[in-house]
Amino acid sequence: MIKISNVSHHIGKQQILHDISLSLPSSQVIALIGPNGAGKSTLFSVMSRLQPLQAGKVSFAEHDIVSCNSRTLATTVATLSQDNQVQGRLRVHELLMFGRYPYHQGRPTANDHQKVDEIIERFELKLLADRFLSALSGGQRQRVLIAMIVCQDTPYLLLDEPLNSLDMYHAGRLMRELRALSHSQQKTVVIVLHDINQAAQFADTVVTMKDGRVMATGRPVDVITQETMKELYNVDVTVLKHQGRPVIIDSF
Ligand SMILES: Nc1ncnc2c1ncn2[C@@H]1O[C@H](COP(=O)(O)OP(=O)(O)OP(=O)(O)O)[C@@H](O)[C@H]1O
Repeated sequence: MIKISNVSHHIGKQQILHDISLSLPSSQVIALIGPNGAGKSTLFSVMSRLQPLQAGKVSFAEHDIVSCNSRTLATTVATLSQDNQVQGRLRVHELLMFGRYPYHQGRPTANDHQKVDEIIERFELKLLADRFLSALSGGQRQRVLIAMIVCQDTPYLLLDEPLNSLDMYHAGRLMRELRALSHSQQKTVVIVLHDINQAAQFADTVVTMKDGRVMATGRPVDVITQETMKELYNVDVTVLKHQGRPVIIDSF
């Protein structure tokens, strides 16, 4: 379980997060949705210790992020942030092995190689494995970054807008892979999504945020409603149902 208790955060004089408390269940895909500027990325960066925790408490199972050491945190939580700046003359398989660093500390074992090969297979990256990162398209690069995060093999994954630049095939593949990882390997995947229908189709739980506050938490069918979409985004939508899950259509 991820437990967030009374987390507040400010940048300069601006209060970005207001007293956020959430208990997120394990082995689920949890979609975090909300308008631009709601505080989703800020919450992720505080949770993954990229920004210091100013107030409140965050723990992943028994690991409190303030007191646990960096190696424990790196083998507990992997984060894909929006501004990933991986550069340089690195080949795809080298970057994936870099994801294993918290385990091998610079000396990859047979197990690390096996894990990288497994992820290359799983994420359909065979044809890209020997390519340099600098020679990839935006979507290919995004797929490789996500694969690196999964290579870290942590029980918790925080993915900030991973569907950016992905085409329809790869977006669907990724969401299915994440669901498989959560349900068959007991990973807890928290994922920021702007595509509400992806959240509706694939998430077990949806959390909505606006103006630095959590508005609602629950099953897609309970949270993704006409009223919530109006409240969050000020849009009028029609909500249909497909296989027990909501499907929204923007009706302007
Ligand atoms: N470095 C910064 N300095 C000042 N304000 C910031 C900084 N980073 C973020 N903010 C502000 O914090 C608020 C929350 O931003 P954040 O990036 O967390 O939102 P978000 O929900 O992830 O948005 P988006 O969907 O657009 O990615 C915004 O009002 C933003 O302008």
